[in-house]
This record gives sequence, C-alpha cells and structure tokens, in this order.
Amino acid sequence: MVRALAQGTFDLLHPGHIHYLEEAARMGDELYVIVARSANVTHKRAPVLDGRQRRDMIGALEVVDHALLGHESDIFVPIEEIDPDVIVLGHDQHHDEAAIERALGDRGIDCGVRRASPRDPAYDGELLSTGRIVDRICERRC
Ligand SMILES: Cc1cc2nc3c(=O)[nH]c(=O)nc-3n(C[C@H](O)[C@H](O)[C@H](O)COP(=O)(O)O)c2cc1C
Ligand SMILES: Nc1ncnc2c1ncn2[C@@H]1O[C@H](COP(=O)(O)OP(=O)(O)OP(=O)(O)O)[C@@H](O)[C@H]1O
Repeated sequence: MVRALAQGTFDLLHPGHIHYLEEAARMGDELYVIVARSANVTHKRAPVLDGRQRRDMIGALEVVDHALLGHESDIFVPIEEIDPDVIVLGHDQHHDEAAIERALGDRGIDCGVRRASPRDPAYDGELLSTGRIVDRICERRC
C-alpha cells in the first residue's frame, strides 16, 4: 500500500487544487492531505477560512482518504505519524525538495519527494488561484 502525502492552504477551492490532489492520489494507493494552520501561512495573505473548514472541505473530496490540520510548529511531526512513501509538492510550493529529503533522512524517514504539475486554464477566465478569486470578489462585490 503506497501512501502519498499532499499539503497546502486550500482556502477557497478551485480546479487547480483538484488537479494537484488527483495527481497526488495517482502517485499512491492512499492519499493523506495536511492542511496548513492559518498561523503558518505567512508567505501570502492570511486565509479567509478557518483551518477546520478548509480541512473539512478537502476531506470531503473523493480522491482524499484522510485530511488533517498540520502541526503548529514542526511540519515533521505529522509526517512521522503518517509515515508516507511519497510527499507530493505542489508545482509552485516554495519548499525545497532536496532540503526536505535531507530532513527526512536525518529523521530516519524513508520517503521520496516528487513535484506535481501545474494545471493551465481550461477556458478563458478559469480562475486557478485563491488569491485571484479573492481579488475577483473584491472587484465585483465590494
Ligand atoms: C511536507 C510538508 C509538510 C507540511 N506540514 C505542515 C504542518 O504540519 N503544519 C502546517 O501548518 N503547515 C505544514 N506545511 C506547510 C503548508 O502545508 C504549506 O506548504 C504552506 O504553509 C502554505 O503553502 P501553499 O502556498 O502551498 O498553500 C507542510 C508543508 C510540507 C511541504
Ligand atoms: N493551478 C494550479 N495547478 C496545479 N496545482 C495548483 C494550482 N493552484 C494551486 N495548486 C496547488 O494546490 C496546493 C495548495 O495551493 P494553495 O492553497 O497555495 O492555492 P493557491 O490557489 O495557489 O493560493 P494563492 O493564490 O493564495 O497563492 C499547492 O500545492 C499548489 O501548488
């Protein structure tokens, strides 16, 4: 049983998220997803939705077997508990593959790291970014 692990913020779901999770699910037999704690999303605007709501939406997707909120301070704690065979990084996630592989090795976790592909818009105007959806809401509703 190959266990794959995906992760992200997943605020306001869109087809880019579905593309990523479907691709991650194909890399294993079972898909775990770690949903980032709001306090740890510091590299962009803070999520609109509470972490529990983001986790519950991800957990309701058919391709996802287990969705959980991440750890508050150490990203390797849930990884040690889940014990995945492959960590699937999103195409634009800022994490460095080699650094994660080294940290996994240091902790004695035998797990590969792969990078997922991007989804391009399927039609004009398809919004594949939470940030762009928020901007659109502000333009049209504020
Ligand atoms: C392997 C891995 C494990 C992670 N585990 C956690 C975690 O336990 N808790 C957390 O808040 N964020 C965790 N993160 C970070 C977020 O999932 C995410 O990368 C970041 O905060 C938001 O990035 P995004 O722009 O990809 O959504 C992890 C990231 C990676 C790559
Ligand atoms: N268009 C896309 N194609 C493929 N993967 C995507 C796409 N958009 C997001 N993802 C992946 O989904 C995961 C969660 O993404 P995240 O929550 O950062 O969404 P986002 O729409 O990129 O957010 P933001 O617009 O605020 O940067 C990440 O691994 C990211 O690479």
